[in-house]
Amino acid sequence: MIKTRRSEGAATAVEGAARPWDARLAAWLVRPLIDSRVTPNHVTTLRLLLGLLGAACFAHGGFGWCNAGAILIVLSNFIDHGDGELARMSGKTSRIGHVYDLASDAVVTVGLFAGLGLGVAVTLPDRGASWWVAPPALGVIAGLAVALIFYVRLLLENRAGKAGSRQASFAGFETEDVLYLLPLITVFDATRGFLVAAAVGAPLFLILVLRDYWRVREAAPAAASDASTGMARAERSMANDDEHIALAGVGAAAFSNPEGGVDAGRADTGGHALGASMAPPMAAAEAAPSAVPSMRASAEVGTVDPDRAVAARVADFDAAAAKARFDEQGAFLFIEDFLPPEVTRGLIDCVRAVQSQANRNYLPGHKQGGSVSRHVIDEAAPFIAELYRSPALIGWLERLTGDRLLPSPDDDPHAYALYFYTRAGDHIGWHYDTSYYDGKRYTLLLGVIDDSSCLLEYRLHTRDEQRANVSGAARLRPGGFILFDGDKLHHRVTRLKEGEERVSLTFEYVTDPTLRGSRRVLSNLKDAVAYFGFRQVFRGMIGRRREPARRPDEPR
Ligand SMILES: O=C(O)CCC(=O)C(=O)O
Ligand SMILES: [Fe+2]
Repeated sequence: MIKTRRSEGAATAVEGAARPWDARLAAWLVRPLIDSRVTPNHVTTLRLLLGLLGAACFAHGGFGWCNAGAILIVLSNFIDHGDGELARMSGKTSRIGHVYDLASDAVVTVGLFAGLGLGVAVTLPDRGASWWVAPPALGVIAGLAVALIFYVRLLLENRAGKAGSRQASFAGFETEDVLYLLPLITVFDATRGFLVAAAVGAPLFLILVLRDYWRVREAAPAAASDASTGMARAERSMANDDEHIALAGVGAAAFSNPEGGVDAGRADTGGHALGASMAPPMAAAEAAPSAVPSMRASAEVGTVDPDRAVAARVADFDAAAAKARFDEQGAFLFIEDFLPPEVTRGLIDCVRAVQSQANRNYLPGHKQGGSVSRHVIDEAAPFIAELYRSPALIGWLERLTGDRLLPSPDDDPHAYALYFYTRAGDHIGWHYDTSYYDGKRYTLLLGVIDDSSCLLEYRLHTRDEQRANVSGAARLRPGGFILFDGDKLHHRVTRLKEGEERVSLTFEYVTDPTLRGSRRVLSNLKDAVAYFGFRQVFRGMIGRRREPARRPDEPR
């Protein structure tokens, strides 16, 4: 149960009288297992199986089955305390275990109520067609509401600490303990009344919990205390950037590979990633004015026209050479220093404006980090949207790719997004930026903040049988530019180390914005689970009329 696993991190705070009675009893029972081969995940699995068995008994319906189900559910709930207690005492805590525990809670809870509904339906004396639907529907409503209550309380705790999610507790009894009364309900054959009461009561209780959550959100934005350090880092990051520009100015080579080349030698072929980066030949001219770390970013941003700034910048590059390199590298190009410094400073301001709204997620074995979707950006950082639609930028990308590019549709949360690497271990594993659209999907990554040792590692030509794979790595510094065909570039970002920070901006452009039914569902699910959370993704879907993709220079 969530309440117990929560105590893993704050065991001492909850020790003693405030600890629920069943948690203390479970702790006493699992103590002999501390040095055994039994892990907390084994205990969670037992809880899950017993819970599902209990739910199945309820679904079968009938007096005897329901009583058996009640006993199994009580047992399952009690054992659910065991995993957390065992993890706490044996030090075998893990994030996967925590996620598994939460998922089991949700599955058993929804399963229990759905089973209860089904059982009521099959045993009703007069079974008209609607009765087959109504009780199971009540069950699902109650189950989902209870699962959501658990989840919101967890969010509350993440934001406000344990005190924030303090729940009704009397002499060590907590709200969840209602489920221990289940055998009483089945013994008195009161499952129907209980089902109706739960379907009405649980959603009402959910509203109360949500109200608490909104209150806490208003009072203490999650990253408020991080914001100031983030700001300091951002300034430092810009200082590094300026230093870097100044250095590049001295070299002033047409193509240089000072960072991207570091690891490029780790090619699958043993070869080199053929000058994966590009620097403009005129870096020296730009170096002097930009080499002053700016503390005036906010005042400045209002006056920066990203389109004009980019238009001026791209004129510095040899477009034909850049296009040739993009093609030679199988639709991939890294330009170490691309954005005009005033645009980068504008982006850093945007990061500050939205960082408290970053949705953090953790996909075991694949990804850990924070993200902010285009919907939040539209509200709080429109400068990014302006840059995304800059005709000069799109024109430059079209020149490189040779394709006519369109912005992603308005309801695509990934059209432009920020990725936050702010805690040790933040990373993303090997993947493609798969296109769910009918046409191609190009990803443009722009560096915003980089006080990190993270590398964007990539493999070229993995989907081209005619060519040997080539591996490389790029350090995406503030103002850096990486453009690639999402379906072609295999890439990952290495783990952030303690005390580091990295924020990147992604722009997605498509050649055909048609997104068919099931792929839309898949794309939204992926964005919700792996990036922005359901709230950001579905807020965008609900709040927005779907408009056809339009080029910025086209009339509305
Ligand atoms: O942060 C980056 O540089 C790239 C992240 C990435 O590849 C992704 O999230 O798909
Ligand atoms: Fe990616």
